[in-house]
Amino acid sequence: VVHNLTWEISYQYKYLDCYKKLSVAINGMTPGPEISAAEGDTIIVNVINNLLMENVAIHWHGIRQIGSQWSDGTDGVTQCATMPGDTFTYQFVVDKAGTYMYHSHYGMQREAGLYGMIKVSPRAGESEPFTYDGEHSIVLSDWYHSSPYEQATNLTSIPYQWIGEPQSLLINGRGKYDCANLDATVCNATNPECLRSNFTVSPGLTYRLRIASLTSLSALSFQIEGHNMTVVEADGNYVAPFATQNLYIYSGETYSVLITANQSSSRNYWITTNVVSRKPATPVGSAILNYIPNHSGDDPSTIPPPGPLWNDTESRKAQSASIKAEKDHIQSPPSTSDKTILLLNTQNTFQGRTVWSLNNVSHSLPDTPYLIALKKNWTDVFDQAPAPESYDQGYDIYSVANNTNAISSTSIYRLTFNSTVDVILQNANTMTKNDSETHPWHLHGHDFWVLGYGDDKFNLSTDGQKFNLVNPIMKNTVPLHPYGWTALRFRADNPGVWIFHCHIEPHFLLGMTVLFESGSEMVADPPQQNMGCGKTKSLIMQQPSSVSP
Ligand SMILES: O=C1O[C@H]([C@@H](O)CO)C(O)=C1O
Repeated sequence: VVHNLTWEISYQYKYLDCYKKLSVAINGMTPGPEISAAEGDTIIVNVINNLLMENVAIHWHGIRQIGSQWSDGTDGVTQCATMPGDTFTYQFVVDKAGTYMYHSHYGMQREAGLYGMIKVSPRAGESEPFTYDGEHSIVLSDWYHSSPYEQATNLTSIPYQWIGEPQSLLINGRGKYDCANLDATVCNATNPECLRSNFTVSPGLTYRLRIASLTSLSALSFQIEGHNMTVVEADGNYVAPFATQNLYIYSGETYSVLITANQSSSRNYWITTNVVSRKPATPVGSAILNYIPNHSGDDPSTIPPPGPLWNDTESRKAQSASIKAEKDHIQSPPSTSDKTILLLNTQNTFQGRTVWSLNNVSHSLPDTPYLIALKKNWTDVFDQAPAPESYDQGYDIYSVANNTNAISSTSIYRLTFNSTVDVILQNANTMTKNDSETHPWHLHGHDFWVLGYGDDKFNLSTDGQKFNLVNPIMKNTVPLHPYGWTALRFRADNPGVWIFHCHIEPHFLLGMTVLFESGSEMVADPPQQNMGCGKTKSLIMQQPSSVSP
């Protein structure tokens, strides 16, 4: 089956949290339309950029793009962003059942509202390791009243100006900012656009909730008053089921949970989401679990569940560690790896600016997309010296970052095609005393095995012995917890060049990115629609069709 979609991208005034703000919409909607398909289907999306003054690129998060590398949608890596008035056609196969998402991958544009969910059901005749009577999709995001332009300018200025905490948390694009003392033309508490989202259930039935986090910054907890959730899927992979009252979800992750509507049907129940891992300054986000026959807009008279304490780091780490592969869907990892890359995550100063670095390298994207440069053997596009695979083992992860002399580089990691690579993400103190943050790391083009998490500094000889090689979950996004490490293994079996980055928008902007290349010579030549920036302009000039008379 081929799904042929046409999406017009434009700015719209929205009252997503009752406060009037421009959002980037798809066919008028934020979040954009859900893509619903079956395993093996082809998705074609014609993206028309009607933004007037701004480029666009859309990434299909969790879709590996096997054989369709040019559709990964990553500005500076697989394409030049699409200019106003132009159309870019993405085409790819959804080859694995599960819950995925799409979003802008151009600067910090995602946080302006360009995102949505991708839902892939199994092939006809194939079943999943759980059953349910109905399903709902839930897109979680955070919302700022300042624009990505103001934020990016502040973040790159001297002195550094941090973006702060979001104004609201949105559930399917709806939140509630406190409009008291604001003019109704600016903030309108009764605008229908900011009515709470509601999810209807029939008493006694079981529902699958597909939950995606597309936050710019916030790590979240998600809970439903009076109902336990059973986690069954993560990032398109089946999870050995476990029950929880609150689901921790980091930006870039998706989960499916099962809930049974087994409470009294005399009323509705609260659904809430709250900020964890950073000291919150954002009100709890809320929606309604609507039990038939109650009215969907009836707020429960109870107090919404407050969620766990923001600084209960131990329970977050425990939940991460409890996510394992479902017993009949274990894909065993290779028992050894060919290479181990240690990545020390630090906040640094570079030329007076505050940046984020990996092994002291703060990454910047070149003007010409990597994949085109690699195909054309252009060696002047990015730094050809290999990116560093390790860091000074004497580094004290508990002290305020003293390595203030990070470098800025476009360098990449070149991996042997089909080799097995371990990546050990190592957290450390930021430039603030007693502060280490949570970073959700997302890999394009692959799923990886999550081999383990630990506290303190990773020790290859002792911690490496404790890797879970029996039933590790595969994911595409994983948290790195404060002062800890996270170990991943992946096979470099997808030809191309793939970005691996912190999914927090400001951290991505400030250099928290690396690139993995392998087998890029096997990728087909770049389509003309991916060109138009940097050195690729010279290629377009060579095409007879674009030579003017
Ligand atoms: O990148 C960041 O900068 C601030 C803080 O470290 C300095 O203001 C913060 O909380 C981040 O996540």
